[in-house]
Amino acid sequence: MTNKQGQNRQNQARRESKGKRTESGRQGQNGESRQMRRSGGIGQKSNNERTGAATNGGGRGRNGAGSASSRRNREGNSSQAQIEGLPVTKNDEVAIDIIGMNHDGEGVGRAEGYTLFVQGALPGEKVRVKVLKTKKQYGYAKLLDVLTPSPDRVATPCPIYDQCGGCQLQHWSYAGQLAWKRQHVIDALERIGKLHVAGELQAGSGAAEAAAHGAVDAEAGPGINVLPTLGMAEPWRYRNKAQVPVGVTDGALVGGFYARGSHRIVDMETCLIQHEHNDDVVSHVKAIARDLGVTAYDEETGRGLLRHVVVKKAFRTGEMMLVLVTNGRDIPHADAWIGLIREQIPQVVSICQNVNTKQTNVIFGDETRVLWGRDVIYDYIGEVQFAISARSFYQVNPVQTEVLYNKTVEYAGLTGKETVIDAYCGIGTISLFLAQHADQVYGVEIVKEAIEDARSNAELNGMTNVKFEVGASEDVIPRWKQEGIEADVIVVDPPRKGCDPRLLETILEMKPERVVYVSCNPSTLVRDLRILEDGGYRTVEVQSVDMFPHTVHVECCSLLVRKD
Ligand SMILES: C[S@@+](CC[C@H](N)C(=O)[O-])C[C@H]1O[C@@H](n2cnc3c(N)ncnc32)[C@H](O)[C@@H]1O
Repeated sequence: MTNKQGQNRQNQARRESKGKRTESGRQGQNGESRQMRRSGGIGQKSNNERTGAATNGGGRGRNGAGSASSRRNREGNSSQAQIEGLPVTKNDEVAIDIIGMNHDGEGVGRAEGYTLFVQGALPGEKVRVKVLKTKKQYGYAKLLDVLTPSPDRVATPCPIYDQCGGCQLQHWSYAGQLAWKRQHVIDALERIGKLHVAGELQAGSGAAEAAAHGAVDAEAGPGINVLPTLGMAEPWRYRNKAQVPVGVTDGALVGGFYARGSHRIVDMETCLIQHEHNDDVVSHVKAIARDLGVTAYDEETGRGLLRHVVVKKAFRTGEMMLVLVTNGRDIPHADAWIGLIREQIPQVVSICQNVNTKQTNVIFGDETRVLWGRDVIYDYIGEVQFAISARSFYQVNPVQTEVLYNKTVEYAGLTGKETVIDAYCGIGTISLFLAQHADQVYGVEIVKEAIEDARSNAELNGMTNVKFEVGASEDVIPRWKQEGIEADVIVVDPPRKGCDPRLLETILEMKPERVVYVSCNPSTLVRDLRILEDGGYRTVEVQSVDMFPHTVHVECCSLLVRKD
């Protein structure tokens, strides 16, 4: 792909993202997924295309919301003017070779040099497609037949994969997905960052350690070691949280996901990337609601009680929380409801109600109360314990979160004597991980509630060597510098838009030994790596971690060391 084509794709992604319903709109104000918060911060609306977990699925909208408008975009409209000189026009049927995959998980094909994006097509395949929409530089086409299938094409186990949109890559073998995620990072490093990637070095080869300790020529540099993506041994049933919209379809209460391109809720009994217990609880709650005659919220009229069923499962402790999001405070037959839930689902230790009476697609309202049991459930990532409330953010794939954080700690190279800054710290999960191995950790985060959670989790774990401050990293860290705080290591984990330039400047001025950059957006990651490289750092290693199997989301952890 040429630079121009790469640029076109980025422009395309930007244009599409503008049409998408915001993740914060779907997920509530308190940052319900790591990836969502990357789209602009907890509680902040953003137009950024975002990655990550949706209501019940893993991708841009188990509720279909994220994918709906982009699909509408792809479907084109009948009034589309003919663009002169293109080799294809709308409704043409052509056979094309698929030569790659874009970051939306669409196969990238060429019809006489003209780029067509085809959902469901895999690299290496020959497919027959129908052109849906054409633009000057590229168009969209619908997959009609796979003429030559990729050896990596697999049968999709999920019966609603085609309708749902939460996952984008189930038709690709897991090994194929992981290899693509690594290649995606390499492409970004080379094409956008203009950075030199080393040849094939394997994980555990010691290359990172050797490079970090100067065992290679610092000027010429050995090239960045891009490790194979760390995937899951069992890449199913990995989500610990379900957020299921409830509504009325054909007169009956249903809960599931939004059908593609519409606001019609399709009932769903199981989601293969969701923990089974979350599926069970949602099913029970729907059945109880139907038995008790509870009304479902109607988006059009703003009437009806039950809006969302949110379920959280602590993988380590087994504890579960149920949150009923209701359009009003009064719940008819509340005692019967609570009694039935307790009787039928004994793992639930907390039943909460969140009241949201606004006609909005934001899931949570401002008022949350406990209906029965505790106000939090407890879980662990590694050795660190977390209290999870109805609204607090918690990573949705706890198994891979531990993998990512362990990598972050490894890259930080801590001996117990270091001062570490954790920028964009959220509820301080990485800070608390680092604090186990450092002398002092400072965390900064823009959302006040997240810092409150961070402080109480530090207390819960008896950690006294970590301080948290509310504010923008680009404001607070320069002030810390002026106050004389010197960091040996700076960890950044910014939203999708990447680091603020003022923060990057401050990092270059503070000159920490190491910078560890955790990112969910390879494009902004490599843009920032380029700036840090130009300012005196060398990117030693990049490790992608598959936080959301079967979706297009790519998460990375990168180690940079000072060239001098
Ligand atoms: C990708 S999340 C990282 C969260 C955390 N490190 C974790 O692993 O859970 C990015 C965080 O940056 C916060 N944020 C966004 N802009 C910020 C800024 N300018 N300064 C500080 N925090 C910011 C968001 O609210 C969000 O919590």
